[in-house]
Amino acid sequence: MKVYILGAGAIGSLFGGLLAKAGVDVLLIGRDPHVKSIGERGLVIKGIINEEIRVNATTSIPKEKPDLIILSTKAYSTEDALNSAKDIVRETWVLSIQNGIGNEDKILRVGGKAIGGITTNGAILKEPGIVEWKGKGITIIGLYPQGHNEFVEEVAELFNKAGLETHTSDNIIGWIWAKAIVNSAINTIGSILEIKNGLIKDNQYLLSAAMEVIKEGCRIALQNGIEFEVPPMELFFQTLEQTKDNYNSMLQDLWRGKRTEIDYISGKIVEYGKYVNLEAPMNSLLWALVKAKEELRNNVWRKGK
Ligand SMILES: NC(=O)C1=CN([C@@H]2O[C@H](COP(=O)(O)OP(=O)(O)OC[C@H]3O[C@@H](n4cnc5c(N)ncnc54)[C@H](OP(=O)(O)O)[C@@H]3O)[C@@H](O)[C@H]2O)C=CC1
Ligand SMILES: CC(C)(CO)C(=O)C(=O)O
Repeated sequence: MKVYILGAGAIGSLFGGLLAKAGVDVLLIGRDPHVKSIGERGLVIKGIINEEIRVNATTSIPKEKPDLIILSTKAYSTEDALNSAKDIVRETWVLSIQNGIGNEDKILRVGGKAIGGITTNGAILKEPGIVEWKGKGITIIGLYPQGHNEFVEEVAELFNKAGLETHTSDNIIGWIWAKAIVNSAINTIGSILEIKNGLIKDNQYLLSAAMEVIKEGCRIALQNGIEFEVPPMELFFQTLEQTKDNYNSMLQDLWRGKRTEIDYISGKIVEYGKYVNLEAPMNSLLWALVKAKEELRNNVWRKGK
């Protein structure tokens, strides 16, 4: 199978590198200096494994279509990335392993065949050409919004062979929403207070606030016809336990002065609330506070540090 990784940053390079190591024909599409370094020295994956992997990498979109495109940009770059690659996306299988709600709908809008996904693997780009695999998690993929087919099974089998534990689901939209609802509580509260995930569980005020955020997200999802495989509240407690020593990814983006994915997490929950005439006061407030923190990062907030 020929696979392109569109948005080869931390998680995309991890997936692409492991697939290449397993003998899959992979092309990483990303940015310099990461791509340049991979061309010169190969891709280094550190942490869970320590390997130097030879894999093709480029900064431009090839003309030839692959069998599968794995979309791994941040959610705010999805539209641009898909538009820049629309000639190869059209009628091609595209699997999103991104966070947030709406990525797969954008794939469908440009004519791609969408596979949805969530992953609990953790990766960071240490420096150009070097990715650290920090946490071995699982990946769930499925035909978007629902259903299954042989190709999805084939992709899951390939991922498993590459060392990425992967399961398929007939209800991937339920998983995508459940993860977004969990992120809408942990990432926002953790970012505003600049705390590790575990503290949300250990502090009674934060815990009850976070649980109300989860309940609000669930009400909106259910009214929009989303069904869950695992209740988001259960996933929330599991995630807090498994990631208690982590600073969440939104907070890390803020610390690095980068844009966050808040519009595609809390912002989408608020938007979907409007479709079914449900207010989302908690998600609206958390969205506004994170947006404020994003805006302040380059002046008051950073200067005060
Ligand atoms: N890292 C992790 O452990 C996990 C991440 N995720 C999700 O996966 C997604 C990606 O996260 P992560 O890997 O951390 O993010 P990164 O920012 O490390 O990687 C995304 C990369 O895509 C590049 N990119 C954006 N647009 C294009 C384009 N048009 N062509 C080529 N490259 C492009 C970005 O470059 P530039 O910055 O210049 O735009 C960046 O290098 C997010 O939705 C995240 O929430 C999910 C689970 C775990
Ligand atoms: C699971 C969790 C909350 C881990 O920190 C995460 O998805 C994130 O940080 O974005």
